[in-house]
This record gives sequence, C-alpha cells and structure tokens, in this order.
Amino acid sequence: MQQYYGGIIRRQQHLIRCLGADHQSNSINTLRLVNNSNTRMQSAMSGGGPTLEADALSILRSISPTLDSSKHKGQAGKIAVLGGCREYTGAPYFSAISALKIGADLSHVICTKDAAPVIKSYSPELIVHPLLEESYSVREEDRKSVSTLILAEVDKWMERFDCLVIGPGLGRDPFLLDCVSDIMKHARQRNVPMVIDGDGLFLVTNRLDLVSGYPLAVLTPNVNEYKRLVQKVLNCEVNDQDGPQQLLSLASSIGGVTILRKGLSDYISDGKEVRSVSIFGSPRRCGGQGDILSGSVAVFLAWARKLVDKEGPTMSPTMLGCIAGSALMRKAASLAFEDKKRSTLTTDIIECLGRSLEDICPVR
Ligand SMILES: NC(=O)C1=CN([C@@H]2O[C@H](COP(=O)(O)OP(=O)(O)OC[C@H]3O[C@@H](n4cnc5c(N)ncnc54)[C@H](O)[C@@H]3O)[C@@H](O)[C@H]2O)[C@@H](O)CC1
Ligand SMILES: Nc1ncnc2c1ncn2[C@@H]1O[C@H](COP(=O)(O)OP(=O)(O)OP(=O)(O)O)[C@@H](O)[C@H]1O
Ligand SMILES: [Mg+2]
Repeated sequence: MQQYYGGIIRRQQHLIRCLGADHQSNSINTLRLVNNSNTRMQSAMSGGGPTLEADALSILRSISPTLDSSKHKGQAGKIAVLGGCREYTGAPYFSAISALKIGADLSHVICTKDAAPVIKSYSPELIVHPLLEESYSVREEDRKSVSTLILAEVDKWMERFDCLVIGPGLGRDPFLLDCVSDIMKHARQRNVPMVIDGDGLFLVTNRLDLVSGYPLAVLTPNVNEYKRLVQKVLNCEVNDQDGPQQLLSLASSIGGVTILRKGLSDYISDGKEVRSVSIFGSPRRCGGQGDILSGSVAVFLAWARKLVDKEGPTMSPTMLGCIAGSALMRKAASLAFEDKKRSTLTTDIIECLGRSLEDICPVR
C-alpha cells in the first residue's frame, strides 16, 4: 500500500509541475480545478490550507438527500441500466444494484431476452425488462417492426426514469446498437440524463451526434475508451503531459458533455472546467469497478439535478454527480481492499458502498 500511495504522490507532484504550480504535496488527497479561461489551479494540501479532497466529500454530503418519513417511493431516484446481453450479465447487475445500495428507490435493467432470467436470478430487488434483441434472434425482414416495438416498450417507462445508464455489458451487436441509438434520441428529447459507459461508449464514439451538445450526457471512459474517443474527436493521441487541458478540449469539442476519465486519479470536465478526484482508491483492478461507478454517478446526478433545480446553479449537476460518484466508488474500493486484499472482487466493493456512505454522510 505504501508503495502504491508513493506512486500516486509522485504522479500528483508531476502533474502539479506540469500545470505550472509550485506547491509541494505530501498528500494523496488532492483535487484540482483548472479553469477554462485562465488555467487557474486550485490545489490544496492536507495539513496546510483547505484540502480539495474535502470538497469531493462535501459535494457528496450536500447532494445526498436526507432520509425522512414524509417521502414516498421514487423520490430518491429511479435509475435504469440499458445493458446485458448473451456474453455479459455481471456488468448491468453491478451498475443497477450499486444504484440501489447507494439509495435510489428503484433500479431497472433493460436487457436482451437471453440475459434477463440470469440477471433476475442475481437479485429480486431489480426490475428486469427482457426487451432488447440481438441480430441472431431477429430475421432480417422483421428488424424494422421489432425495433419499433422495442422503442415503444422502452418509451412507456422513459418518463419515470431520473437517469439512464447506457452500456454496461450491452455488447456490440449492430441491430441492438441501432435500437439503443433510437432510445437515446428519445431520452434526449425528454431531457433524461444519460451516463454512458462500456459498449455505450463504443456506440457513441462512432455516433457522436447522439450526445453532442447534450448537457445531461456523462461519458465515463476507461483507459481504452478514452484513447478511442481522443483519436476520433481530437484526431490525435492521448497526451498525459497536458491531460486536464486535453480533457477540457475533448468535452468542449463534444458540445459540453461531461467526461469522467477514469484512472489513478479520476478527471472530470464539462468543457468549462476540469476537476480531479484522487482520494482513497485501491490497487486492485478487478473488472466491474467501472460498472459500480456508472450506477453511482447516475444516482448522484439525479440527486444533484433536484438540488440544482431548487437552489440554483453552483456547478453543473453532471459535474457534481461525477465527483460524488467517483469519491464514493473509491472509498468503497479502499474499504473492501483493507479487508480482502488480493482477493477483493467487485461484489466485495458493492458490499462496502453502504458503510462508505455512512462514513462520509451519516444518516441523522
Ligand atoms: N462481469 C461482467 O459482465 C463485466 C462486463 N464488462 C463489460 O465488458 C464489455 C467490454 O468492456 P472492457 O472494459 O473489457 O472493454 P475495453 O475496450 O476497455 O477493454 C478491451 C481490452 O482492453 C484491455 N484493457 C482494459 N483496461 C485496460 C487498461 N487500463 N490498460 C490496458 N489495457 C486494458 C482489457 O484487458 C480488454 O482485453 C463492456 O460491455 C463492459 O461493460 C466489464 O464492465 C467488466 C465486468
Ligand atoms: N490506478 C487506479 N488507482 C485507483 N483507482 C483506480 C485506478 N484505475 C481506476 N480506478 C478507479 O476504478 C474505477 C473503475 O475504473 P476502471 O478504469 O477500472 O473502469 P473500467 O475499466 O471501465 O471497469 P469495468 O471493469 O467495470 O469495465 C474508477 O472509479 C477509478 O477511479
Ligand atoms: Mg468499463
């Protein structure tokens, strides 16, 4: 662990030097802000001035709704995950169950007919819709009518969702991705926020029009997905020397969508500003952690949206949702790692979501 954190500190110091700041950090707990207009950087170190890490935690606290008995089911959020196909059933489950464990009231999964019984068998808590089809199960001549039917079925539910997560375990079947494109267009018309991850990013990288200029779209690329986006949109390679500025350009080139670039530190930009969340984390890289993150961002984004509606804009709800989601995911991963070490799995991290939330934002 010592060595792991040492690596983080060295990378933080390197990035701080790259950004032209003269701070010296002895802390892993740094969250930076780069402003679009003047590359302003706010960096604070633990033990010195106010730490920006505390901002991530206080953002999480400020957007988490209080639990009180006057509320009815649904007010804490209804999330839907579009994903799950023949190959992947774990990813949509991880995303949807994480949303519930964080505090959403209802969590739906919209998946292929094959995947549905499997996902249902993981949990009775999830509402699973076996609606999507892959090419192999639909004859060429039936494709048009089947896709119209799928769209009509999903549309019946659309207005009830506070946020969609598009892509965990979705697969890359062309017919299925065409149907999902139509669903995304409808979601956009109805101002439903979308968190796009996994194969959803494969789709969007080839169909930027689906999200371009939509301020309620969040993209959560991992290393590979980010590389593909940069190549496609900026027509160059990833530049880690100037990572935050490149992220800013990428988000702004896609018309101000919010991008959460996952990694050693998570970097987040909506094309106007860049922030990073470097707190906690774990050296274990088992598959599925990005799926927890997508479900987590969806819930916090839905909550942040309600808050911003009520209290006026501070930061965009998508930025707030990403910062809170990233902080919680990393905290849960660190708790799970403390306990399980090398054998830490995604399900162990999910089990730590509740304790992490309670540590950061105790129920009063
Ligand atoms: N249990 C499950 O059902 C899971 C399904 N998943 C789904 O699997 C599908 C494909 O996602 P992938 O993340 O594999 O797609 P990627 O395109 O990110 O990864 C493809 C390949 O790149 C490699 N790779 C991944 N991260 C890397 C890194 N940091 N540096 C270098 N190479 C790296 C992987 O080993 C993999 O072979 C998505 O639908 C995703 O949601 C994943 O979410 C993991 C868990
Ligand atoms: N080197 C790292 N150190 C600490 N945390 C990390 C590191 N890399 C990624 N993370 C965290 O793990 C989470 C998932 O990121 P990752 O890059 O593993 O996503 P992914 O590849 O999409 O995962 P999935 O397997 O679910 O598809 C993010 O919240 C990120 O903060
Ligand atoms: Mg992923």
